[in-house]
Amino acid sequence: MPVYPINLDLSGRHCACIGGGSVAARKVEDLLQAGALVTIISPVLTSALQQLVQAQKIIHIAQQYQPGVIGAFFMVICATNNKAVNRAAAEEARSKGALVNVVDAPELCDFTVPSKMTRGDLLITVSTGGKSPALAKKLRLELEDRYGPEYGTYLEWAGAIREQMKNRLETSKEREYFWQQTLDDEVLSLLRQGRLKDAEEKIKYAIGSTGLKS
Ligand SMILES: C[C@@]1(CC(=O)O)C2=NC(=C\c3[nH]c(c(CCC(=O)O)c3CC(=O)O)Cc3[nH]c(c(CC(=O)O)c3CCC(=O)O)/C=C3\N/C(=C\2)[C@@H](CCC(=O)O)[C@]3(C)CC(=O)O)/[C@H]1CCC(=O)O
Ligand SMILES: NC(=O)c1ccc[n+]([C@@H]2O[C@H](COP(=O)([O-])OP(=O)(O)OC[C@H]3O[C@@H](n4cnc5c(N)ncnc54)[C@H](O)[C@@H]3O)[C@@H](O)[C@H]2O)c1
Repeated sequence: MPVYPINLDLSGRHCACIGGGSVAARKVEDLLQAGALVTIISPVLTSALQQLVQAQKIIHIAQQYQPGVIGAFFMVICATNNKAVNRAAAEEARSKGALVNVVDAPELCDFTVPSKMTRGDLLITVSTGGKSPALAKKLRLELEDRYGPEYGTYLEWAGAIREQMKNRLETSKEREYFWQQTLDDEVLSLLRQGRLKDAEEKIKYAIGSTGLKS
């Protein structure tokens, strides 16, 4: 079944994770990065998760999953090492309206988690439809080599300039021409070499010459 890819803003959303092992720790780290308020239900936690509890970054309900323990959550990740428990928790969570991920049963997931890399606001994700998470990881490592920190820097600049250019250039043709001038490999290559001033000059030149055309 083809899936619908989205980027969820989880800030202020209550999310739960059932189980506190290494897979749970990876998922919880990403939930926190997306601004979620995380509750974890598990008798035992990894040391990384224990540290998050001590730092009051997550809430810990120190018990095994039991029917009725899942409250109203926007999202629930079932990540114990017990298939029957994951299945029961998933069923309860879904019946209470949560989006559900089950780490050992792709067929029971409302959503799966892709492999990801970021460069500032640039986010590149890889999914294999659950067929090979190891391949997703391999591709992610290749992408990390291919797309360096210069893309984050470029994006910062592009975001700021784009706002300016929306006001300065009236037609979409002019804006299109401008981005053809600036979004080129030369600027990215200058940024990669750490030649920020030269890259800035090139962009300033493009802004100036595009402005003259308007
Ligand atoms: C991408 C990543 C994101 C993340 O978890 O953050 C992620 N798995 C990662 C790694 C990884 N997972 C596994 C291995 C061992 C090698 C292998 O088995 O292939 C490795 C590699 C490693 O650890 O080196 C084992 C595994 N994974 C699943 C099962 C159950 C099953 O298949 O039935 C089993 C068998 C467990 C067992 O045998 O007991 C299921 C899922 N794993 C997914 C995501 C979803 C599908 C994503 C997609 O479409 O590809 C899905 C469906 C559900 C979900 O978890 O959302 C993360 C990469 C992080 C990175 O980039 O480094
Ligand atoms: N989706 C993925 O990316 C992925 C990757 C590797 C493994 N897996 C699967 O995920 C499962 C979990 O892997 P792990 O390495 O985190 O396991 P783990 O053994 O490190 O941790 C299991 C956790 O579940 C908790 N737990 C056990 N029974 C529970 C219960 N009844 N209620 C609440 N918590 C309970 C334990 O206390 C422990 O914290 C594995 O069984 C494997 O099938 C998924």
